[in-house]
Amino acid sequence: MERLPGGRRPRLVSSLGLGRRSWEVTLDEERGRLAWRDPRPPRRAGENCFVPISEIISVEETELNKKQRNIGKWQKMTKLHAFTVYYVKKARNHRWRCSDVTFWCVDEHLCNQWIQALKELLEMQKSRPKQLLVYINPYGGKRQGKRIYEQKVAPLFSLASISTDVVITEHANHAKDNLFEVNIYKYDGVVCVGGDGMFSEVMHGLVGRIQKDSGIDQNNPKASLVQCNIRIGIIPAGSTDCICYSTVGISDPVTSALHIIVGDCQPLDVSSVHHNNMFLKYSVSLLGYGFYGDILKDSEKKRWMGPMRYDYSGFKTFLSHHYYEGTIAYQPAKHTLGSPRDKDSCRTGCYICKKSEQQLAEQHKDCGLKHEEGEEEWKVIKGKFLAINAVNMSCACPRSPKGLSPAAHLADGSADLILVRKCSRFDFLRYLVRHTNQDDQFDFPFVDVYRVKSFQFTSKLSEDNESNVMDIGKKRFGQFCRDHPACCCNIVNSTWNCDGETLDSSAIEVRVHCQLMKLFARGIEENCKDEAAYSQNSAEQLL
Ligand SMILES: Nc1ncnc2c1ncn2[C@@H]1O[C@H](COP(=O)(O)OP(=O)(O)OP(=O)(O)O)[C@@H](O)[C@H]1O
Ligand SMILES: CCCCCCCCCCCCC/C=C/[C@@H](O)[C@H](CO)NC(C)=O
Ligand SMILES: [Ca+2]
Repeated sequence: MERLPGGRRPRLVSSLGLGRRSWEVTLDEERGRLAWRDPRPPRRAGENCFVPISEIISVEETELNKKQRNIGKWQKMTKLHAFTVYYVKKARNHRWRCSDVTFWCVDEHLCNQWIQALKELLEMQKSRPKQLLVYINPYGGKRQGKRIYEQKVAPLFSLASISTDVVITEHANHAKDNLFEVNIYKYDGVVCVGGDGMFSEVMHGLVGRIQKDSGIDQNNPKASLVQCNIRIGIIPAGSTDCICYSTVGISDPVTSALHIIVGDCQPLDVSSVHHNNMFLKYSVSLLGYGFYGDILKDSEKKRWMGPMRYDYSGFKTFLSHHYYEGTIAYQPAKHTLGSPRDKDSCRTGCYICKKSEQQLAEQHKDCGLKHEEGEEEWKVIKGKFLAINAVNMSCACPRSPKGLSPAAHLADGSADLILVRKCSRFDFLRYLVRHTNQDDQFDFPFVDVYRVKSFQFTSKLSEDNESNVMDIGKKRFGQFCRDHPACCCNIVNSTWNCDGETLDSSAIEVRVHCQLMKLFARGIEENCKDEAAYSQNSAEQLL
């Protein structure tokens, strides 16, 4: 379509057949949408429909089948030309489906004009991936990864003309190691089919590779890491699928495939975890010590149980009611606008995350003037904890639809540090139950939550036995030990659950890297009334 005088974007308007009737179909580039409306008087007309061009998956010339051809007596004599538009149909609870509508006309030239105009507009959607590298963990979750990909995802990728290189992993770390070897730069994105653990592996491969190629030493806890612009797509096929659920709003392979196809982009905060100047892991969802660390440790022995292992180990861990003594030092996240007790959650286009993005861009501009983190204020807390959870995002998942910290942000450069102090079993149960209902899980005297940009933890046991985490920690923690010499603490350490992987060290140093990576997602969309307007009146209902 050519530009109109005055730079206005053109409209293509035609009367096209849809089912048995003629509809007024408009391709409105200005408003970025394809719309079709029944031109009959309002009382007799069907409802109007529209699809944003950004949510059209593909357009194809179509041969009308026998049923579709039986659309009117006179048309039987004439050759009909048709095209089908495949588009995203939004259903309830953030679920997306691929729907289609077929338009016909007798004029071959008009039909081709429509196909060409739509294809040109799709070509202009520059954020859409053309080539993807896919890793499938055949053993994640209920071991359905390969079937899910082949039956639900691959046909959609092919419909959208996305070419793929597929690797079915043969062992743990296969995907991660592979990402250090292949030419990642020829891909528009990497897709992982599996759970949080599989995502973590792919993220480590990709983020690690970018640091290596940029000459960044990951072992330096103070290093400014280089942002990874190759997006990761998650096709959920794991046990918890918390990262997918927290960034899309549902754990559903078809929905995730469609977010990849339309080229969504959601930046994500990533925490680096170090011990004694040695890089341990990155975390994007949960870093949990105590309750969640113990669940993970126990559940790893029961992998054969599949996703049920978390319920079994969760119940066992709850009954054991272990608490752990240690010291936490954290730097509050003063740069962010939000607080963990906010009523509003992070949603698509979140202004708090946008603000952090602007701050990050400014920091990159004048990196020389950046504040030294060591100079900023540290707060220290010592105590006996049932759980210490640091979350970079809400950690919503099917088990806990609002998550461990409902107001946490995906891309604000901070984590919510949740400290659950020693309390009775009954109180801890009340706390856990609030993860599953609308009540405020932070409204307990034994629960504290802080928005932080970095923190350190050392257990009482390692304070006593090991050399300390780092010099700054040595001074701070040492001071507390002298102040409170003897206390009756639990004598064993827990382990850290880092996005579903156990860490070897209990003494850790954690730093949040604002928007270090990007996902094929758009955050959780607000449930808006408009949503139903174009989704529920899909053309097939009218045929
Ligand atoms: N072929 C393989 N054989 C064994 N382990 C694998 C293989 N491929 C990947 N893995 C490892 O399996 C671990 C768990 O996988 P994944 O996250 O997909 O499933 P899950 O643990 O059931 O789900 P979730 O992490 O959501 O709880 C990952 O950490 C990954 O490193
Ligand atoms: C008696 C009612 C108890 C209900 C407790 C519900 C709380 C569930 C919250 C789960 C949040 C999980 C956060 C995500 C962690 C993942 O990184 C990890 C790997 O998939 N999963 C687990 C379970 O550690
Ligand atoms: Ca965050």
